[in-house]
Amino acid sequence: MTAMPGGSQEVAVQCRGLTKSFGAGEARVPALRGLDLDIGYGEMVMLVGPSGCGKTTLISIIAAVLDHDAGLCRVLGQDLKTLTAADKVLLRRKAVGFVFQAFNLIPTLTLADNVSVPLLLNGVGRTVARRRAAEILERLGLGTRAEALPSELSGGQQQRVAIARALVHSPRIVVCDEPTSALDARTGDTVLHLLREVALQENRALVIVTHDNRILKYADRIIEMSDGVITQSAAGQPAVADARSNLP
Ligand SMILES: Nc1ncnc2c1ncn2[C@@H]1O[C@H](COP(=O)(O)OP(=O)(O)OP(=O)(O)O)[C@@H](O)[C@H]1O
Repeated sequence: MTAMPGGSQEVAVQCRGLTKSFGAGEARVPALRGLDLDIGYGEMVMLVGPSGCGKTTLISIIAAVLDHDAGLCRVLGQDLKTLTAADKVLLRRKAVGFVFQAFNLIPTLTLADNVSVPLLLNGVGRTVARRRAAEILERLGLGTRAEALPSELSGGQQQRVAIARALVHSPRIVVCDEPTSALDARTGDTVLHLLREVALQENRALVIVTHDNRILKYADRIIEMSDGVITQSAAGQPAVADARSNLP
C-alpha cells in the first residue's frame, strides 16, 4: 500500500489492487497489474514513468471514463464498481475535470462556448456560464480570444482552453494528461500556478501525467510507475513548498 504523507485518513482517491487489461487472448495487454494508491484532498500528484507503463489508463479509471477489471477504485468516497453508467456520467459531469492529451475541443464552438460546456451541462444559465468562461480564459491569458474558434489558435493556446474547460465547473478531482506538452516554459509556469492554486485553495485533488521535468517542482508528490504498478512515491521538495505560498 502507498501511504499518504502525514497518514491522513480522508482521501479523494483510493486504489487497491487495481487491474486493467486491453484486448483478449494472445492479444491481451495488461496495463495495470495490481496498483495501490491514495490521493488526498488538496494534493497535487504527478505521475511519471516510461511510455506504456499505464499512466493514462490509471487517470482514465480515476476520472470514471474507463472501467477497471478488478480491485478497488474509490473516488470521492464512491466505489466505482458500484456505480451505474448513469451514475458515472453524473460523477464526471459534476466532480471531474479532465485535460485530455488531444485537447478534445469542439471545433465548431468558440473558446467561450467550449469552456462553457461543463457549466451548461450542470444547469448553469448561459449568461453566467459565459461570464465564468471569460474569467478563466482571462486568467489563462486568452481573454481577447474568447470568440475565436479552436482552429484559429496555436497548439499551446488550445491546450490552455482545454485546461480552462477542465477547471471552470470547480470539480473536486482534476486529471491532466500531459497538460504542458504544447506550452513554452513561461506559459507552463502560468498553467501550473493556476492548477496549484486550484488544488490548494479549493481542496481538490489533482493528478497530472507528465514527461515534462520542468513542472515536477510543483508536485506535492511524484509517483513513478513502471509496467502497471507504482515503483516509487516521493514527497515534493521543501524549497518549492515555500515558493507555493507566493503564488501570483
Ligand atoms: N485502448 C487500448 N487498446 C489496447 N491497448 C491499450 C489501449 N490503451 C492503452 N493500451 C495499452 O496499455 C498499456 C498502457 O498504456 P497507457 O496509455 O496507459 O500508458 P502511458 O504510460 O500513459 O503511456 P504514454 O506515456 O505513452 O502516454 C500500453 O501497453 C498500451 O499500449
